[in-house]
Amino acid sequence: MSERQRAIPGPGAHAADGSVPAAAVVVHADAGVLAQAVAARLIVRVLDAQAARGTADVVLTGGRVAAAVYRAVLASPARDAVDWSRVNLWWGDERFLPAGDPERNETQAREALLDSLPLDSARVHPMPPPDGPDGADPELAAARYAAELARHAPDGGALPHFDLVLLGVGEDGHVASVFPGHPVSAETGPVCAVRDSPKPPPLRTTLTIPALDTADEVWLIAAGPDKAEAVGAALSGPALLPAARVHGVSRTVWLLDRAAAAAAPAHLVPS
Ligand SMILES: O=C1O[C@H](COP(=O)(O)O)[C@@H](O)[C@H](O)[C@H]1O
Repeated sequence: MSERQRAIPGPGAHAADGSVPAAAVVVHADAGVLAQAVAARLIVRVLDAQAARGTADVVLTGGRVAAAVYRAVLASPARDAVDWSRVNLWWGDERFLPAGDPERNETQAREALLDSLPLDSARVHPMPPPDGPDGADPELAAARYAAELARHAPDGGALPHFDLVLLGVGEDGHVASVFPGHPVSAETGPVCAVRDSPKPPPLRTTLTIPALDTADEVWLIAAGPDKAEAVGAALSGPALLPAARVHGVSRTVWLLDRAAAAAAPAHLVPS
């Protein structure tokens, strides 16, 4: 498994002391290798978080590359090293569709991985669907999720301690359901409804950039030539795209295949 890595200054600042956290860029040969490498990292990250805190809180993402990562976790023998009953799972965003809809990020994650793991169902926290307790009102669903997050937050805070946020990157540079130029990109959250999403379906719920930024580590994962322009723009700065604005407190890592890295600044992508 070959890997190329470069550390760069983060394209935006968010640390309390005003410092700019370093981001790393890791480029793998193709989407298959990328998925396996991210799966391996994910297992190790969960093990490390459990060793440090007893539990691990992971924020899942949706989309094609995420599904490939989830399948790779399932296929990895190392997955049995994890005590999955002590993993708390959250979602960074959700397509506001009925429970079980194949387009829901929750459904995709469950089918690719979660249904095959010995998870504690009380620790799995999907975003509410429109056929849930609040009906077809995404603002109420977002408020319910915010309350659920706050219930698991330390010290009366708004959010749990997120060890890791996984993010896909859209062709337009969106992350979770934070779309460039959409009012959601200015929300301070922690959770909000998205109406008129430029990508179907039009109704969604999402964690905001400030909420995602509370995570210890943020990994942005992208594969394929369709992502090259957005990845290149996000890594070139200024930090206008949502993908460029999100940072982990300790670590931000861009995990790419070579096609997605094609327009990244050359000094970040060694040959
Ligand atoms: O709609 C969404 O799309 C993005 C990116 O998905 P991909 O298929 O282009 O990898 C995903 O990160 C987000 O969670 C999802 O709601």
